[in-house]
Amino acid sequence: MVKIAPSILSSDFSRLDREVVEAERGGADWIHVDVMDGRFVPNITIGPRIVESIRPHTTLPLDVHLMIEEPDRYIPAFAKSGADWISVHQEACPHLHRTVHLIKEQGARAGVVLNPATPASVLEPILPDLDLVLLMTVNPGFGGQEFIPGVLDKIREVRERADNRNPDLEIEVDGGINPETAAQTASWGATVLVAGSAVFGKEDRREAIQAIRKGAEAGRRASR
Ligand SMILES: O=C(CO)[C@@H](O)[C@H](O)COP(=O)(O)O
Ligand SMILES: [Fe+2]
Repeated sequence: MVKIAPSILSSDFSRLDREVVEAERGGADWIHVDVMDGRFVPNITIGPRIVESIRPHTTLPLDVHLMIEEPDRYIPAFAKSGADWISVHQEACPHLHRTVHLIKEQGARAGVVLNPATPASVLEPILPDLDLVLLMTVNPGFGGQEFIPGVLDKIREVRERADNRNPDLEIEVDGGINPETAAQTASWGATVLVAGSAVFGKEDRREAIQAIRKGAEAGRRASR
């Protein structure tokens, strides 16, 4: 089954605890947390202290997407704050193997994120070490942007590269996911779908999550 990970970036930060509870009650599988430093991306969001505050309000896995320079400096703090999954951008990691193993040593599952313009081939040496690959379907930094369809081929390429070497790899997509793009990305092999505005921008979160799930399931059935 495809997993839905609502991104709290589009939620109401003044009532984060209730937003997370509503997402869980609405049928979310993971909670996606976007960490931005104003350097790797133009926006600034949240730090480990906030992850720690969310942690007691949900039993769902916390999926932390680090859009920051020098992530090694902060990985231990995010792991300690309760992150279950920690993903770093390939573009921000000159020593990617070391960074991935640092995440694992800290007890979290490790993901690598690729910007839309970064090819899947950069994953080749590290693929067997990964728990997750996150493919950005927008340029990172903001919620509510339009899905970039050119990334669809990359989902299939990662799936094919992982088939022999890491068949349990999760392939996550992030940016511009709605019921239609959920169907497209799931049909190409995505297993985790992040959705910010398509969940927290809607009045009824349960209905919003169900609509994305319905799209994803239709996509899975039509799988390419
Ligand atoms: O990492 C990011 C943005 O950089 C995302 O996780 C956004 O939060 C997705 O928002 P929507 O495109 O779904 O509104
Ligand atoms: Fe994200």
